[in-house]
Amino acid sequence: MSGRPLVLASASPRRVELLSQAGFGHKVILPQVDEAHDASLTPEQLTVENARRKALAVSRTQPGALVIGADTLVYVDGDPLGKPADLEEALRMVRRLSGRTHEVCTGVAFACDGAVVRELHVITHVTFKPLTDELIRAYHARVNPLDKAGAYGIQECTEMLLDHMTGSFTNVVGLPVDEVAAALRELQS
Ligand SMILES: Cc1cn([C@H]2C[C@H](O)[C@@H](COP(=O)(O)OP(=O)(O)OP(=O)(O)O)O2)c(=O)[nH]c1=O
Repeated sequence: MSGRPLVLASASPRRVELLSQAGFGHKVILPQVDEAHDASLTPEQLTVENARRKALAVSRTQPGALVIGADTLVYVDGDPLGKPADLEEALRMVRRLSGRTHEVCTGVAFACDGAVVRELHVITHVTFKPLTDELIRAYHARVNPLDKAGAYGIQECTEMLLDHMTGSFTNVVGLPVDEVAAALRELQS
């Protein structure tokens, strides 16, 4: 698979930036897919399924390219939290994360010529400080929650929310860079 052009199937500016920073030049094509929301699936199953859909949709239009799709979800009490529909839902989401530990799972799929050639997922444990509604509203006045799973961005105004974190930081932001880089080196060797 060496020498294949790399395509990121994503509208997420964070993913574009992370892949570029890791030194992988790529083209970006937005995936047009219906995402699965089946809460009976495990975090791994649901995020990898959505990553697959994104990678495959773009791969079909990009013969010869290696296409990466990814999906990030926040999990609390077994419930997947995607992107909130509005600020009220955003407030409810972050309220559920206050003063406790939740999981962030990113699934990644690599596709070539309309077939999945590799999948992976990474889970990070994130613990928030106890947060008042006032603080959450102040956070949402500074950080747009509507384009982020779980209604927060760990990369912005981190000190307002974060107590501590175990695992990959870039995984929370949308792409587990170390694991993706290792897979890409293997796939392209
Ligand atoms: C938890 C968390 C998520 N996010 C973002 C990463 C993803 O962009 C988004 C999760 O939604 P996704 O559906 O995974 O991605 P997306 O819709 O932004 O982009 P695409 O499907 O086209 O690839 O939330 C952060 O930026 N910071 C965080 O701390």
